[in-house]
Amino acid sequence: QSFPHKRRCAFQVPPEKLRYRTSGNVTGSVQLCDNTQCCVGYYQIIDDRPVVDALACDIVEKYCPDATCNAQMRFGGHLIACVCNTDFCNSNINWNPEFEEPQPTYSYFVDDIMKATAITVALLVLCFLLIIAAKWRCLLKKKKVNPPSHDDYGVSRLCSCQTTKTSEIDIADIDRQQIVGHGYFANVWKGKYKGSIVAVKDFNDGWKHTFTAEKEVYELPLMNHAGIVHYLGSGSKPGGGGGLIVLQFAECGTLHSYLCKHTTNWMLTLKLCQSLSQGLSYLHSDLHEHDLHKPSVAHGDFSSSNVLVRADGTCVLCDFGCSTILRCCSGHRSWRSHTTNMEGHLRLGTLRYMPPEILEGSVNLSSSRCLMQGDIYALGLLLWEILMRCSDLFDGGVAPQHLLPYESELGAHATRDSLIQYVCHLEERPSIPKHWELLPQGSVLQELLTDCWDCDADARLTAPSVVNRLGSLQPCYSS
Ligand SMILES: Nc1ncnc2c1ncn2[C@@H]1O[C@H](COP(=O)(O)OP(=O)(O)OP(=O)(O)O)[C@@H](O)[C@H]1O
Repeated sequence: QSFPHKRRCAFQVPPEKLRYRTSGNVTGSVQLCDNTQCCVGYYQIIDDRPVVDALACDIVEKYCPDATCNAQMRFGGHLIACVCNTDFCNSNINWNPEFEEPQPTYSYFVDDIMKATAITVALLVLCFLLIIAAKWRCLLKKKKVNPPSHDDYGVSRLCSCQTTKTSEIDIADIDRQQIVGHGYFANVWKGKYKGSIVAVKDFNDGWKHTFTAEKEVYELPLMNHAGIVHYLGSGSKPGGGGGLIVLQFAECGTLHSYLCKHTTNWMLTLKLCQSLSQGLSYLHSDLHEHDLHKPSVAHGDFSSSNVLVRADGTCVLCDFGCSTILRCCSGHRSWRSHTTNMEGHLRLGTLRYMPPEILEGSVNLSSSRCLMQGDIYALGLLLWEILMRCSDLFDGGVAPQHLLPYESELGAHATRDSLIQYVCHLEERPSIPKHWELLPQGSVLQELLTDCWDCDADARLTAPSVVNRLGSLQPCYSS
């Protein structure tokens, strides 16, 4: 986007907020904005007066209709922010001590969500048309070619828009025993199916689209992998509401509940971390094997509640209701969109695990790359959760109790505003114990975490490189 003239904003940021330098050329206390007409100001409230915390061009173009900088956002009572659209307008904030409303974060977000929803709808329609067209082509081909031959259409290749096969299960064959989990969309039962102990995910009525979206991921070709929960099939419920997904039963429950109950030694810690990152790496991979194609998938809601632990101490990924499939349909690249919730909003994952760029709403959610980078940020938080329960990494072998990321700093119910302030503005991350620097493999771990949760999404590691780094760690721990 080009602007008639470049916006000039007052510039004053503490050294640790380097990323504001990237939003334009800085000369002394003036910044010439590269991509925006909006200046932003952050002020701390000290003794009831606003004191400059950071002034700069906004990092991304936002809606900034005001000529003067009116306090709009308030984070945790101490920090206020404003955006405005005239030169140097951010150097003074209009602030009324009575001001209370933290709405603009919400309105920016809603604005972004509305844009993203419009894009999503357009993509959905496009994808739908492409799928119909491709299916017709496949059907016509099948009719023409009998028996299948190596023809011009694809050398008896699986049509890349299709899943391997649908594994329809007769729900009468499932013997449910007890409920083991209540999710937002489904209740999960422990049960028996054809002699095996299984988990039965029973989607509540009204969530058929979430059921379909998740089933679609499980039924992609080549989805069988040790790091992804094994899918046995799915069934329809009488009346057409919801549906059932039958999965391998993970004996130790979610990673979150496992870490609440257990500390681990170094060997087990490494096993959890490696299997976790191998699972994500596989999910992200785009694979062609024989005639099959597994497209890349971004998880979209990667958290310790969406990872299960098996009896052998390995992690498996589950809950793909928020996932995005990046795939090729008849030569066209297309993305399956996020599922939407009841209000028609995008389902964007768990707040606490959202990367800064998604919290702030500053990225294009239809970009698969950005969704994968979001998964890596969350992977960093998950690795931190696992490492913080490793008794070999703490004095006297006593690891602290399990805490969710940012739980000690922002509490058990961190709000979007508090996360935006802490994660995006203050650029804070879960604290890594200082003494790890002195441990034999401590600095590698420290670097691994910081390279996963980097503020700059492009600077984050990829999942295969996380696997490699973990692979270079010694399996035996010596302090
Ligand atoms: N394969 C499994 N083996 C054992 N327990 C499972 C299994 N799958 C799910 N669970 C349990 O059921 C809970 C809910 O499952 P899941 O996260 O898939 O449901 P959901 O409705 O999509 O949840 P969310 O609210 O996180 O979106 C999990 O937290 C876990 O305790």
